[in-house]
Formats: sequence, C-alpha cells, structure tokens
Amino acid sequence: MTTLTRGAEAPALLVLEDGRSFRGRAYGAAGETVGEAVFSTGMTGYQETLTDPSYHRQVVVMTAPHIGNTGINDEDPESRRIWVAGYVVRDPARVPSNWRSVRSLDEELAAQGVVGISGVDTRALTRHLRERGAMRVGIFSGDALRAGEEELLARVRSAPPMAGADLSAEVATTEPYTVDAIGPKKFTVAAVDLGIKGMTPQRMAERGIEVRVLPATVTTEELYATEPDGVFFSNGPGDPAAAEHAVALMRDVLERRTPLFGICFGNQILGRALGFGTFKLKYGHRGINQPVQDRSTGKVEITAHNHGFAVDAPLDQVCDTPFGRAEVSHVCLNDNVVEGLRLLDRPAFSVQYHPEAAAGPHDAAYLFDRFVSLMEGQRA
Ligand SMILES: NC(=O)CC[C@H](N)C(=O)O
Repeated sequence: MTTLTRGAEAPALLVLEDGRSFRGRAYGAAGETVGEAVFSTGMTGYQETLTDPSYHRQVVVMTAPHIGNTGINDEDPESRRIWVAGYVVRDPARVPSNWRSVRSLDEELAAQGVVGISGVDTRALTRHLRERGAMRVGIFSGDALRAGEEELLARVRSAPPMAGADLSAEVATTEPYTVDAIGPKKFTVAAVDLGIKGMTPQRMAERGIEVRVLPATVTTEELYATEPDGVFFSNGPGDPAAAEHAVALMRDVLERRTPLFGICFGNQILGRALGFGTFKLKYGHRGINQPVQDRSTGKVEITAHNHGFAVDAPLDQVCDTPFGRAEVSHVCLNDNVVEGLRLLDRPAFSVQYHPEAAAGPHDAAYLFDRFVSLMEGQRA
C-alpha cells in the first residue's frame, strides 16, 4: 500500500529575505508562514527538534535528506506542541515505519497548522545560509501563492527579526508545576522555565530531584518560597540581550549562593549576569554531533546544540566578576565558541549545549551529576 503525502502535488515557494527563492511542494499545513531560517544537521530526533520551544519563530531546514521515516509517536515530544514556525525538508517519507509510530509527520504538521515545504534542495539552501548568515524566510502555498513574488518578499522582509526578541514568556508555562523525583527524593530544584524541554526535569528526576518548574516571570520571592536546594535556568527562544528579568533573577540567586545550573539560554543568562556580552552567531549551531571540550578534564564530548547566540567571554583567562572569579569551562572545537561557564568562588555553572538531549548523544549527561554534587557540597 502506498500512502501519498498530503498536498504532495501542490506547489509551494520558499522566499529568503535576500531575494533567493526555492520551489517545492506543500508539506504539512498549506498556507503561509515567516520566521528566521536556520538549519539543523541532526539525522535523527526530528520530533524532539519540532517540539523544542527554543525553535519558536524559526523555520527549520533539515540537511538530512529523508525526514519522517519513523513517523510521530506520543512519547518523544519535548513539550505540548510543535514550536517551529515552518519546516523545510528534501524528501519526506511516504510510509512511516516504526513500532511506536501513531501517525505520519505530514499529518502531525497539518494537524498542528505548521506550514512546511518539501522537495527543496536543503543542502544548497544550507550552504546559502552558511555563506550569507541566518536570515528571515517565508514559506507560501495554497492561496498565499496568489500574491506575486515581490509581494511575498515584502512580507518576509517585514517579519520581526530574532535579534532583540524577548520570547520566553510566549512559550513558558504560566502556572508552576512539579515533576516528582524518581525514587527517594534527595533535593528540590526550582527550574525557571524560559522554554524548557521536558527531558530536562526528567534527567533531574532520575537523580532523585523534585523539580518545581516555574514561569519565566517568577519573582525572587516566589522562587525561594519553593525552598530550593538548587536553581536551574532552562533553554529558551529569543535573544539573551533582551532577557532582563531572567538576568536580574539570576543575580539574586548568585547573591544568595544557591547552587545554580543553566542550559543553553540559561548559559547566556549566566554570561550576562556575570557582566559578559552576548552576540548573534552568523548561522548558529544546530545538530547532534558538535565536538565540545571540557577544559577541566581535556575530554571531548559529542553534543547536541541549538543556539543562534553565544557568550562573549575570554577563553584563556580567569575573569573577575561581581560574583567572584569565573572561567570558560567548555569550548566548541569547530569554531571556539564559548560552550560553558563556571564560577570558581560560588556554586554555579552552565553549558551552551544540551546534556539532556534526546535522542542523544548522552556524553554530557555527567553535568547533571555535577549539579547534584554542588547541592551535596552545599549541604555538607
Ligand atoms: N536552545 C536555546 O536555549 C537557545 C538559546 C537562544 N535562543 C539562542 O538561540 O542562542
């Protein structure tokens, strides 16, 4: 039996901000969407990518040519919905095949109203983005194609840019909730949800941590009302330069010397709390095979990344900050981008990549153990 992909024959058009365009076919929902064009080199884990809130307002281009092969299951989402603003693939699977699959990726995108395009030479598109840098993009199909290309380009160019965007409150929970510890409870962690992925509290729960997930807008008083042994700042969408509330909150946590761990956006917030700047990378790191060196051990980890911004901190010196000495703990071996920060006088550290990554790799899972050690150290 052959199941034809929905809309497989309907034309679609991808228009980049710089005027380049790619023709393809409608994939997922038909219609129109705009966002920041970014590419991911992950060959597996598309379901986790789609549901990662950090991709809010981004149109994700997959370099792997076959997407959708394992369909969609009900276990792997990182959050309650798909967040990508649009999805670009080369050759979608026509018949998903996996024992956990309950529907096709195409059906899921359509059901959630996510506009996509298939049949695009995503490697050519990726090379373009590598040369020119991340930029705004639109995908148009169905009635949206009635407008001329010039009009569509104008719509792309009027989309809000990612630089300066403060987006955490758009994706984070509005109500606190608790993820119970698995087995005996050893610690309580207050997790500030800036766009948290479900796997992060899960990795903590596996280590006996009860995780109180709190809205991005939480106040210092509300946070400390949970009586936390440690505080966690999550990943999330948008520009760290616009995240004033999170930076102020983190400074209060550093002031009180509560053990602190941050991932991705959380690392950028720590950078800012310490007084470093952040900047937009030309095209970012998104994929699951990025080599990162832990400078304290010299060991290299293969890691999952999803970031378009980075911390601007000196690599080879210990820096004096308002919270004592700090250093760059991890660095990306592809381009020397800062991938982790550590305080030497207070119990705080963060990484720019994803130790919680599902579907892996899991080289960096030890960082959750480091967080546990910090909390143990504080108790001793
Ligand atoms: N995954 C994340 O937390 C991303 C952080 C930030 N929005 C960036 O693009 O760099």
